[in-house]
Amino acid sequence: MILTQLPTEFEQAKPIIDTIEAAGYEAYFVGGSVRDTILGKPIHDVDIATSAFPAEVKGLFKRTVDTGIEHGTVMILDHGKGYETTTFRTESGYQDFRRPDQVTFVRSLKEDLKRRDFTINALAMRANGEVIDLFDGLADLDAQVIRAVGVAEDRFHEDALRMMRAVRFASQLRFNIEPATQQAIADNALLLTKIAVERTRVEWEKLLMGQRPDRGLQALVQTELYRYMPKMADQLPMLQKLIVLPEWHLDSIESTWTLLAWLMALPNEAAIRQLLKAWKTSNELIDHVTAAWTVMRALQQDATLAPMTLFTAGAAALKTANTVANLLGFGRPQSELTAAYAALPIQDKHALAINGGDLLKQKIVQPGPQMGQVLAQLLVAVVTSQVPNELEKLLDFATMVADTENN
Ligand SMILES: Nc1ccn([C@@H]2O[C@H](COP(=O)(O)OP(=O)(O)OP(=O)(O)O)[C@@H](O)[C@H]2O)c(=O)n1
Ligand SMILES: [Mg+2]
Repeated sequence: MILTQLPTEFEQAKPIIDTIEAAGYEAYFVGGSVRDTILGKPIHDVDIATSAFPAEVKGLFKRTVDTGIEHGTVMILDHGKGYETTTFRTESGYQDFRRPDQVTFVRSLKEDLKRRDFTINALAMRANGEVIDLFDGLADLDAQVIRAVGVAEDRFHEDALRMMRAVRFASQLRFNIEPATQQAIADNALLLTKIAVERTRVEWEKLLMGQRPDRGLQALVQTELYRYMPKMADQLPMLQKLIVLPEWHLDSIESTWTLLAWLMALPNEAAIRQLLKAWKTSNELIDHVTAAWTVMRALQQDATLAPMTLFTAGAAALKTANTVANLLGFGRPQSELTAAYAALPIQDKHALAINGGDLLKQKIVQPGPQMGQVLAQLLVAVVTSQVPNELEKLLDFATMVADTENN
């Protein structure tokens, strides 16, 4: 197969391959960019594999960065872009199921491709668009099948993350996992516990944001791989709810985790925090998801959202909550929430027309713990439109509040 009309990403990278070939080495485009181009999907990064050893690659280009030199990866910098270029290699050892004990550089493309995860990812392409297909990846792309290269179990022992990648690709590409490959996942699922949570999380998020999450989730359930993901061992009911959810698609990590937290029927915000901590997500994500979850509870219970609910959540978490609620059948038109939020007297606590300094100056409140309490009450009073957001009115209100508290 020769691909004509390559995406511009390849056209731009061509001179790199040409330079390496002119020096007498082989160089190919490999990995996801080749797969996705054949599928007619947009590509993000272009990876190059070469018979040149790292030192040889570095000798050919002015600007390179050693991004993963011990695995043979050098980044070549060219017209403002970086190209990961990796020497053909074989690996051996894998005592920890995630990294080879030893990487050996080789000069043969075939040796390199045969240690890759799936046939659809083991395609190589010359700069002229000619596809090299040594493991029947083209047939599997055509049949929409995810099949391990060679013996599936061996591939998963080399890197147990590949089991997650299989279910992720099932969702992203709407492919089926070939039976022997799927069986090997079922047989080796426990090995997922050897993999860093962060790596598993990336695949899990990609699965959930894929075209057909139900496909990936089905495979996850059938192989029982989910049992070895953080806090998921007893989540079969949640997974089943997701599988039968009619045609859904989420495109943000925030809404994905909010949906999960919701379907897990967690009792409170603390439980959500625990879940997300176990998955090692960022604190920002934790705050966003807990806020969105709280809004979802309100959406489920109340006809209109209280001003403080809107205010506390903020625009972003409101949108997340409503997106997920809509998926589950109890959301509102997004415009309704946006309008309600925009109608709040203030959207940010810094917009409050009074601060601690004002209260001290007027001797309404002494320095100390009472300050925070009074300011909190002022904020609620403004957000709920009890008091206009004007200094004079707020000072009067603060005096009243402080008096009641002191008596
Ligand atoms: N655990 C892994 C990870 C990667 N690869 C190989 O390295 C290539 C590039 O890896 P990566 O960029 O992580 O995945 P892609 O397949 O390119 O998918 P994506 O589109 O998500 O980048 C893969 O195609 C595959 O050939 C592998 O064999 N085993
Ligand atoms: Mg890639």
